[in-house]
Amino acid sequence: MANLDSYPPALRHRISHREEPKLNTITTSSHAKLPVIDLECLLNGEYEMMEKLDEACKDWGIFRLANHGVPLTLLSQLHDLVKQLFCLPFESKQASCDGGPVVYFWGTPALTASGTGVTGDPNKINFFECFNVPVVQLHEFRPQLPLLESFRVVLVEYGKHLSRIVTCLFEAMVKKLSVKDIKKPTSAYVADKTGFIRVYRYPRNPNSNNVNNSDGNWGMEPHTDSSVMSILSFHAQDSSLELLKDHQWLPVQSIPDTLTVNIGDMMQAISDERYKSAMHRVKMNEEKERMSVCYFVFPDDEVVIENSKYKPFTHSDFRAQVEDDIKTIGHKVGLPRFRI
Ligand SMILES: O=C(O)CCC(=O)C(=O)O
Ligand SMILES: [Fe+2]
Repeated sequence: MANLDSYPPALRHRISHREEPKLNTITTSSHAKLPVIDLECLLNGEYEMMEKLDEACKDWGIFRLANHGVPLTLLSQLHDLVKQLFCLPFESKQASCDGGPVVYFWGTPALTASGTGVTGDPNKINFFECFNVPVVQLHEFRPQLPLLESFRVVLVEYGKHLSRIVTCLFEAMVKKLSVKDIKKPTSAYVADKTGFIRVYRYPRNPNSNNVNNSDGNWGMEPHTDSSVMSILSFHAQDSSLELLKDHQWLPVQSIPDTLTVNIGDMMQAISDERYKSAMHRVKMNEEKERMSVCYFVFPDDEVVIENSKYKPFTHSDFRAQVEDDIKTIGHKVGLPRFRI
């Protein structure tokens, strides 16, 4: 691989040195046939689409979003910049985030509120590097490199679209849910100030089939997201993301011009468990490195989530519990910690 120096040293030993990718051997027939939700139809209040959204959240916890209104030029600009950004030398990426608020990290998906990586078992490494970007603080990001300045500008734009999308989706979900404990306005549950974007690169790993299960190493280990919802953008034809459905792991392939929406733990609780947070993971990819962009949104810290299944809790209680579990027992327990 030409750009080995661009990866964090901790990930380099697993990275391929071969230049030639193998032929694509993906069997498309086994891909998850995710429901497709049309955002425009939801905005028009179309009954069938509301029903379809409700079913998707109950049965799948993950769906594709079409007609989302994010300009395709913005998406392709974002992915081009992400690619260029990750190719920078590792040290430049570290230095570029020195003053915050963007955090560059790798090896673990869990970050403390102040932005340090939380690791449990040091032998289990997640094979990715990531920029963690709190959207509302982007104006404080003052990068020296023009490439990063372009990245910042594009993320501000992308963040506005994603904030609009999560608001529309949440409102459509709540209409179907009619849960009596959803007492606050939408902006309290999908709070702009909690929105952040994670930009990932997963190295290519030629031996991935041998290592995934045997030593517990993943692109990203199996997990549910702690968010209300998470919205992913990644390249079509990429099937490293897998979803656990009916006790089976199914590859989730992106399709062009759509986004992929995940229901998170907070939504599972807010919906009184009518909706399920989707268990998913990212396999290491034998053929090529992978990049993805994920937007997460949470309830405001002071919003108490009340329902019939869990003790009342706030997202900050939840986050603190997850952090504690990762430090003490090596992994996130999540919602079961709060079950009545
Ligand atoms: O990179 C991906 O496709 C998935 C990332 C993910 O699951 C996460 O950030 O929680
Ligand atoms: Fe996730």
